[in-house]
Amino acid sequence: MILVDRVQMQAIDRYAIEVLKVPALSLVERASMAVLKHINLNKFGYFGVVVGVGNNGADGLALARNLLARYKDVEIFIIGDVEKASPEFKLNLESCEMLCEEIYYVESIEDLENMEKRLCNVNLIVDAIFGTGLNRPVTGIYATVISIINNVMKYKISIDIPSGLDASTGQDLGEVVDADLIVTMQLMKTGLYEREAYKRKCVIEDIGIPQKAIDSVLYGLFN
Ligand SMILES: NC(=O)C1=CN([C@@H]2O[C@H](COP(=O)(O)OP(=O)(O)OC[C@H]3O[C@@H](n4cnc5c(N)ncnc54)[C@H](OP(=O)(O)O)[C@@H]3O)[C@@H](O)[C@H]2O)[C@H](O)CC1
Ligand SMILES: [K+]
Repeated sequence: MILVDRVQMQAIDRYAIEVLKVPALSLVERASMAVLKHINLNKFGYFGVVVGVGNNGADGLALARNLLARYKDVEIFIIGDVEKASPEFKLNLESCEMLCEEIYYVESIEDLENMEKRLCNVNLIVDAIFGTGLNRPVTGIYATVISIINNVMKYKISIDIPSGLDASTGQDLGEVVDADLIVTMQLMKTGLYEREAYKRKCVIEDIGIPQKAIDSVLYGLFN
């Protein structure tokens, strides 16, 4: 099994998009469908999707859009400055705004209380706060959001990496989402593999990153 750290995964993502011209939006869409296939839509019908403003969040919004497309009940909680968000995030947010009335920006104590109350009523929580971009300890409102997610005791799916976990070292960078299932994209991350508690909850899904990107970054081929 190929293992990559977060820097290698980001380099592979970048090579696929910038050199091999794979549209980032298609990778995000493939990531969302990779998570959707692991959701029993006969069993789960009411979702809380908690997103950061990076491409992990973009994956989460694309998943929310695909759930809304199937008339599932979805509440979206956005943490972070949307102005900083990627184009893929913004495009998926625009569509979610056309499909969903329950989009909440989590900034204040009241917003956190509202999120906690609402998450008590969903039956599945999607963690799309941080993925391979987590690069420092989780503090402030992000730490509070993660502890709320853990405290409401719902079935939780983490996209790519449980938010709060260092994808390279497996170190907890503060609060970490206690996921029931982790759907990691394309390749197993060292930080997941080295922690048995995470490894056994992990599934790896192909999202269309060309093998040429992997071979180029990991083995210096084609450079
Ligand atoms: N890259 C691709 O084409 C694809 C990526 N996929 C998914 O995207 C994530 C990686 O996305 P990225 O935008 O690089 O980063 P994250 O979404 O993981 O994190 C968002 C930003 O959060 C900031 N950050 C980092 N640590 C902290 C922290 N402790 N507290 C607050 N904010 C933090 C950081 O930005 P800064 O500017 O603040 O440094 C991050 O950029 C990957 O995991 C996949 O889920 C697609 O799946 C495939 C295509
Ligand atoms: K995540």
